[in-house]
Amino acid sequence: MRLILGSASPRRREILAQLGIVPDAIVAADIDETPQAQELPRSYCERVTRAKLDAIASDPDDIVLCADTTVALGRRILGKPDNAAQAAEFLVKLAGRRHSVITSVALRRGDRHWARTQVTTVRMKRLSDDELNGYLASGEWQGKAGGYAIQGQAGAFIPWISGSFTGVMGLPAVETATLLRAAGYQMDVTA
Ligand SMILES: Cc1cn([C@H]2C[C@H](O)[C@@H](COP(=O)(O)OP(=O)(O)OP(=O)(O)O)O2)c(=O)[nH]c1=O
Repeated sequence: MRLILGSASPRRREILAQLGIVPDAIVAADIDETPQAQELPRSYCERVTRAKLDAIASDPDDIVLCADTTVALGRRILGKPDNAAQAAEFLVKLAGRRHSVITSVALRRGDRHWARTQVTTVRMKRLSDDELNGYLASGEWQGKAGGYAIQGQAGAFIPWISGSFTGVMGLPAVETATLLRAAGYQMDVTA
């Protein structure tokens, strides 16, 4: 049995390491992440997670783990910004309001599947022009859903969350551990 992390995200690797788990292989799932017309954020996140899982080849006894993190402002999906201008547009929308961060995790072993979706409500404070421009200049928005990373400098913009910090970072620790156990992965730490 091998554990295959189907993700290029360093955050997902770090959160697994926090749980004492080192994947035997890391493979990026290269899929089209374009939302469908009228698609709602949670359905989108779950569909994309499943598509990532389906894109990873494995042996029958291997466990494959994939995830997707989507920022939702009401019914709007804010993905990974294409450029600094789009990151600015996202941050201006998020500032001074609450939004949801949805992370879906899915596992496959043989022909069995397990999945969980974790939703966290996040409040971002109002941002001054200096804060916004400083953050854009940091480049930390790159590759992050919604254009920010709570675990980095944008932590200073987030006064309150309700949910899971690791979920916002890209892999909810509790749900992930539960799914791994369900799939028969031997966890060193018993919780
Ligand atoms: C909101 C938020 C997102 N993110 C990151 C987590 C994810 O890596 C990324 C969302 O993009 P994803 O498409 O979920 O993941 P990815 O493209 O980085 O990696 P892969 O598809 O190969 O698994 O945003 C943070 O690191 N911190 C945050 O606070």
